[in-house]
Amino acid sequence: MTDSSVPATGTADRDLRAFIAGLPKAELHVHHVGSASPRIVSELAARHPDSKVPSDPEALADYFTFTDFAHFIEVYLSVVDLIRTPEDVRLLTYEVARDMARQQVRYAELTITPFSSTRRGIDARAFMDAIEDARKSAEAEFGTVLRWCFDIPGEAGLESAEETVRLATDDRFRPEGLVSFGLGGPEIGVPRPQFKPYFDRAIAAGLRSVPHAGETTGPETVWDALTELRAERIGHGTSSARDPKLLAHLAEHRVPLEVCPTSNIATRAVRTLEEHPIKEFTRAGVLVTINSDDPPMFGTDLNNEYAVAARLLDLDERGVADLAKNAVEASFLDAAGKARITAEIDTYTAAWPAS
Ligand SMILES: Nc1ncnc2c1ncn2[C@@H]1O[C@H](CCC(=O)c2cccc(C(=O)O)c2)[C@@H](O)[C@H]1O
Ligand SMILES: [Zn+2]
Repeated sequence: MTDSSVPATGTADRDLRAFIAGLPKAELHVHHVGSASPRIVSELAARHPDSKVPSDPEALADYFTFTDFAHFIEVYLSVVDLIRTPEDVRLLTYEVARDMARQQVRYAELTITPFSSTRRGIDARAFMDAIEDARKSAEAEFGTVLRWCFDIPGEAGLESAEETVRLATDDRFRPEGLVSFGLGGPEIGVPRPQFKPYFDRAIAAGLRSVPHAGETTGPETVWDALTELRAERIGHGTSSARDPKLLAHLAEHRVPLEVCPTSNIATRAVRTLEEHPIKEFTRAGVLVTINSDDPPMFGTDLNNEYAVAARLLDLDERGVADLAKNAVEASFLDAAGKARITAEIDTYTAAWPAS
């Protein structure tokens, strides 16, 4: 785990972190298994001593330190291997929602990779029942509204694409909370165009297209996501900063980027926070949203990601509130839901004592 949380820079930082802690937020790019808390992962690891995943929280923190993106995926899959029953799925999902509620997340689109669980023997129908049960409990008990993004683990190939789009569009499986369709995993050696037929089927079924792109490959991958997969938002899009025409296109067509600053450092996609292109995005007028991606694995949480963004963009409370409103605007929540959370953000910000 790289502790890349931003060092406190004095009272201003502490005040801003206090503001962020209470600020109502929406999160659009955060992974189901990647959000499993160290407590949950340790508990699951203790049940499966054959696993490489340590059950001791200290050792787990070291285990979550990655030499490169491929290593991150290897560690990620070792945690996926721990999730073996629908009850594991339900518990993990409920706990993720509880962690979000503690950070005042009112709405989140959680990326789930059903293929990875069904191929490991979890019954698809039981899997869907587990996530839907957790979603309804979380909304009732925490007030946090969860929606699902199902993503294809691209490196697993077209077999995984077929299974993912089948589960996402077949009414016997499609969960009520499903709103979007994505593409995750390594980008190198996994060109986006091959997945066009599967995204076409998902879009035809009313799902929104939100593939990862430009995280570990160049701007051409982001162009492919836009033109071939009809992306409405881009996961990361980090390399877009290398192509002024792409930046201009994203800004002109208000295609939001799901920016995950600490993730990009932890997976070595970006060398240092100071070099992160988030400033270029805002300067080009691109709609930037702030997300945590796989928070416990990256030694961060959504509140810390807002603090990182505030430091990199030199934002005050109002600027941070604008970032939170960007995520609400870019979300697939209905208009009434967007108005409700936006109003909450404005009320909270207006009531915050001027520093
Ligand atoms: N920042 C990220 N950027 C990209 N993806 C991310 C990120 N964070 C989390 N993920 C997730 O990592 C998984 C990757 C799974 C994968 O590659 C794979 C390959 C071969 C076989 C199998 C299998 O299941 O058999 C899975 C995906 O589920 C994706 O949602
Ligand atoms: Zn991601």
